[in-house]
Amino acid sequence: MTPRDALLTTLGFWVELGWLRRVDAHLVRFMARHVADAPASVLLAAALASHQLGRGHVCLSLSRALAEPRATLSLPPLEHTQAQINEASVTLPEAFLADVTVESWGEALAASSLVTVLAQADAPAGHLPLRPLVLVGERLYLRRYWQAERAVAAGLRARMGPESESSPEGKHVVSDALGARLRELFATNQPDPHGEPDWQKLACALALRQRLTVISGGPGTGKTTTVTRLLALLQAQALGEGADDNDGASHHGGDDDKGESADQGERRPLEIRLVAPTGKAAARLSESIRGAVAKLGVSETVRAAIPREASTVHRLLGARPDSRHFRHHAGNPLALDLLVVDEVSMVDLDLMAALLGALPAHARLILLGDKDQLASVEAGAVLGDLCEHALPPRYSPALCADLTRLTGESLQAVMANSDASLVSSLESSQDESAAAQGRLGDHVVVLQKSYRFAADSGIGALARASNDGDRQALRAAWKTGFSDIAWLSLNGPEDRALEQLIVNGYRPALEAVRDRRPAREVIDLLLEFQLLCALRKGPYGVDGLNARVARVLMRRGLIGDERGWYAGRPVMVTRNDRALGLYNGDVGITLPDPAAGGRLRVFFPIEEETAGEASALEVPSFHRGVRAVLPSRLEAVETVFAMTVHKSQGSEFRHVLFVLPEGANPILTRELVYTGITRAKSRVTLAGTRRETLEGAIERRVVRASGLVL
Ligand SMILES: Nc1ncnc2c1ncn2[C@@H]1O[C@H](COP(=O)(O)OP(=O)(O)OP(=O)(O)O)[C@@H](O)[C@H]1O
Repeated sequence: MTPRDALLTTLGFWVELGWLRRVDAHLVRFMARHVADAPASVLLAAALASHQLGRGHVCLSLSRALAEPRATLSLPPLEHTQAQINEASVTLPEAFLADVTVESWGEALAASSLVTVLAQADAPAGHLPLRPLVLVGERLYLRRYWQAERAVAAGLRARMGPESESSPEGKHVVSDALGARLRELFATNQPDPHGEPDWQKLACALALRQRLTVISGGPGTGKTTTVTRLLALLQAQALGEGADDNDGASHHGGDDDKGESADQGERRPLEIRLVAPTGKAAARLSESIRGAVAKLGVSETVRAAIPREASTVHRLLGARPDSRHFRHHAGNPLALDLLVVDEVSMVDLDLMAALLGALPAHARLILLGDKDQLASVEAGAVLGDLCEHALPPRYSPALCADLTRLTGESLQAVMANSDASLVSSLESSQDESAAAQGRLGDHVVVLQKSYRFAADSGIGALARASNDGDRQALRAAWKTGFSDIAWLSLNGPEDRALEQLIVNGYRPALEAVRDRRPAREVIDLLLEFQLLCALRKGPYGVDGLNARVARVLMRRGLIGDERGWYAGRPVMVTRNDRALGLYNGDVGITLPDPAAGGRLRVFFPIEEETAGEASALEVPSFHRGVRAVLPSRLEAVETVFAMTVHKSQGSEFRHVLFVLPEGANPILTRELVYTGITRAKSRVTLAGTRRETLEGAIERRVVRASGLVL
């Protein structure tokens, strides 16, 4: 058998074992049929590059694949599969790479008619033949993802010039008067006891100066507060409140319609839109923006000009049923002046490319998120890539000077490049992107102080220790005796104490179901408690636990059935259903509908404004703030007594019970632990058979392969 035939046969085995996706093998067979002489190493590279997409990597790093060939497949720990492997005599990937080096692999790929070779990611490709694979240095892409990465880089780079590019020589981009208003708006912020500058104020100043600003911060660090104040400042400026010579509507519209509104003396508020990747995250953003707007010390006119309602990115772009393409794109751009995107860590590369493509050139873009959270389910880690070198900050001296002028904050002491350290760190760095990020760095700010989790918060301490990968700090957090965190040692998946916690957690919501309380009340009670799992499979995975929880709740008389549709069954939508207006991640609860003779319907929360209109029409209290959907119309849903941490992104719950699997697992990483813990607003219980599992997990990091360099 030729190595090529051996590989094609082996791909089939890998699919059967669940190490490779069917789609990866299909793609390679398709390529093999069309290019009869494609060697095994090229076909293997194609299979692995395709497989990486399913695991979130945008491309295949040839060197990483050679260093750890097994890590490129979805291989469970070998001790679990050794018998299977021996029995089926399955060839492992390293067998196909025995004599291969990065150079020889690259040469074989370059010689193949399946591959376009580029010296660097942004090299012009217009004249190059359309081939399914693209090799950039040692990174191999499926063409579509290379294009998406290139589009994201180009879209971001285009907004990285300061606003000053359109302002006359010598004139500050942001006037002193606007700086004064900025300082006024942040005057209520208490000075930091350790002398740290006010990063919220600095973030706001940064966003006033330029068209792209990335604000990363953990829960409660004031991202929404900061952005709301920014919107107030910009709207006040647009509406001519306190305008001076440098200010006002002349900033409107940027390059395209520069000066038009000023010439006509017209003042119009900026067209601002707020979006988040999921319906749930959009609802949370709406809620926190409303809270922050209420606290603003601004005129009623300005307050009224700040939007309170966020939508999903898909809705903004005009998702179309059965199509990957959106209504808005470069040829039909969005009509807006400023876009705020929250929870950017959940935005994948493809969606970011679509969003940037549809954004008009003059529009300001503010990206908010938590760089330390898990990245998007789909391929890409845009926020992580953008923030990779964000700490410690190293703004250019000119930027520092202007920020100090605007905010009154001194930055010298906190800048990594205030002395020779930048030069030496960049010189010693082999990573070309570190140097390239010098410019990007001017657009990124990290808020580190949490106003939700104060110094005496156990959740804060656990989150910090996890994020730092610090075992000692983790142990110290357990010993401190914080009242908001607990560790539950499990005696197995049937553990009684675990059962009791789950029953106690879901009892209020399920008793409300029994008492026929209004649907919205039940949904709100459901958000009080959530069981989270790291994995899907296995005794501590979502699938097993969901079935067990339902059994236990039925035994305790809290639900009447444990299978099919029953009153009290909480479900999560797992696929966008545009016809029903339901999106992946939306959660609803099954209840007997008094308006349908008590037949079961699934109730989903609806946004406040729509709910307001509905209550004006005197909707019976049971149906206020929700809408009912026939269970039979829901094609892709799953029970969510237990939810994976991945699916919980963008949501928060009062009490989180986070169950860890037994032993090490590549999926159990620092990012996953941090994301799980920070879903809790006031209490988190971690449960597992061994604490070492948690300690091991926080030392494992997710590094997604990508080539996003700006
Ligand atoms: N500088 C500050 N001083 C005191 N309280 C603050 C400050 N900044 C924010 N807060 C308060 O902290 C809470 C969290 O702020 P905010 O919602 O803006 O944070 P966030 O980063 O957007 O949080 P999340 O991650 O939940 O979206 C709010 O109650 C807010 O009023």
